[in-house]
Amino acid sequence: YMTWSVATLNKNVHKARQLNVPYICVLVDGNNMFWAIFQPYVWRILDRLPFQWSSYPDFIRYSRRGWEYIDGSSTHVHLGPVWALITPVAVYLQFADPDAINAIFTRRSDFVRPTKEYKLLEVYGPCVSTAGDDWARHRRVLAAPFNESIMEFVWNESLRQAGSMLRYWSLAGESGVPSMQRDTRTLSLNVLASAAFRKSYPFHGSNNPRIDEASNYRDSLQTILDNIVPLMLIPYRFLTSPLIPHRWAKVGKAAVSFKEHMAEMLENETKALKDGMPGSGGIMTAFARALKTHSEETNSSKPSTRIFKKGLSVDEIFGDVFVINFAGHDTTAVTLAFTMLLLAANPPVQEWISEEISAVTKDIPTEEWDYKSLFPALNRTRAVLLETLRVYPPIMGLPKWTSQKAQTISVSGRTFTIPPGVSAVICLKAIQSHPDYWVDPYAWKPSRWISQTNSVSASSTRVDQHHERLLSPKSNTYFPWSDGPQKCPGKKFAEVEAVAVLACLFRQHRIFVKKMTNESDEAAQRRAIACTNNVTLEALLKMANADKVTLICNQV
Ligand code: HEM
Repeated sequence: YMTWSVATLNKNVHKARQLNVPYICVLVDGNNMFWAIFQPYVWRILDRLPFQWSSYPDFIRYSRRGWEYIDGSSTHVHLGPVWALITPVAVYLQFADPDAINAIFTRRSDFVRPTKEYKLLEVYGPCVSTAGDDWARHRRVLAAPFNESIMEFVWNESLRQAGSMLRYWSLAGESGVPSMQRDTRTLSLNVLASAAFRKSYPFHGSNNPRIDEASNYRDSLQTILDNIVPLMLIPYRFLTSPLIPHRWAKVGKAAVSFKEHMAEMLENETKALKDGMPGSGGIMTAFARALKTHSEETNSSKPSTRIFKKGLSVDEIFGDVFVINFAGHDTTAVTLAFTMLLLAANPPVQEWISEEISAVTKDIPTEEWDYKSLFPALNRTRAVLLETLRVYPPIMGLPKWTSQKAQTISVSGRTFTIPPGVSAVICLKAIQSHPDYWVDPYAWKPSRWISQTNSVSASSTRVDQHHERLLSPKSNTYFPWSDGPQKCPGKKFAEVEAVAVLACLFRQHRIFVKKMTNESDEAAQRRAIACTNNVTLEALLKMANADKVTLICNQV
């Protein structure tokens, strides 16, 4: 294995030298399954030694999963807008140049998604992430339900869920919220599950989760997402065998039950459409329409080559429904969790958004908050989300590759010809924290997103809605939701949800870090910030120990 590694590493170094870019070598590829499992233990030991990550040799530093977060933009500042990370398996060109990134996003058929790396997402069937050449057919159907009608539903449902979470947090009193991270996950899952067919689910706080793995669509989905890694590795039908230990059998049962719930919902929606009714208007309605088109095509006498050109099959619908849930759940939940700790550590920012929320919502009761007029006016609140995603993007790098043909690309005036089969990684975290494009790039400062059209400064607490605008960052320097044709279809969904939750929470309440014995306010806030910087990269960037910091929620 070592001989093979050294030989292939050498071959890849040769490839990178021809490209004439700076490079860094590591001895194990990040996608190596064995290393992916063992490296957290190795780093747990190395972290106890009195050395910083930055003081290790390159081949150790860059083999840490999630190195992108600790590194930020420093390797790009040091080596330039493009450099190569070389492993025995591949050459990964790392891009943090606005024009090059824009070119990679827009030239979708030149720089393609490595669908093999996404194969694990096919828990229920072929899906948008693995569709390759057939991606546009999936995307057309999948993007259809993300319209303004569903956004209004998401707004109302998020307010409802946030109201329940707030009551639960307030009741916790001075003993603090048992698990803020679990609660933000529950909230985000409830909103997502309810959007499938516009059915609300009750919010249960973390000390009383009341999950019945298979009883309904929402609970089976939660069990699946909580056990997603084994479900991606082992087909769920193997987990239902009588010989499987009880803990795993429960997961298998939830996976089967989730499929049954999807089938039932799809059937109900299809029947409603057949009867000339509009259906629930949720995400599933769009899929029922796609199934109808698909069955009409498959039943038609058209040549078989045209059969799968439109609509989606039942398995593809199940595959895509699963991907929407997988892609939409933790991304929003982890972002909300980071936001809560950052706000708790920054009381002046809580005051700043609260001023805006009061000015915009006046004395209208929360149940009557109108999506169309209020959401666009909550600029400071949205700035908090945008800034959290700038510093803590859940997805730090987007992999693309050159597939069968060589591609040319221009980076800061130099033209590179990238051979076939080379990976081109869009470094979101690096470009979003690059000092050439962001002032004080590592600081979390939501006010940087607000521009004033009069003389009042952005940090002023005076809200003059007519003079505050959300600032657009320098072009092609901010992509937490990706960009180009394959950008996230759930961007507005996540924005509406997060803004509704923050507005509901901070209108009359504030959150604080629960202090330890003899700890000062400042020390407690520093502890919360340290917690947001102690991250792990599983599928997404997450806090390693979010629940080590307890939050207290008080009405003001
Ligand atoms: C803060 C929240 C979110 C972030 C940061 C985020 C980020 C992203 C990114 C970076 C991608 C591109 C992935 C790639 O090309 O490999 C993506 C794709 C996707 N996202 Fe999101 N997302 C968020 C919320 C959501 C929500 C709420 C939903 C659905 C309700 C959703 C559904 C999807 C889907 C279905 C795709 C695949 C699109 C395709 O392949 O055409 N996302 N997201």
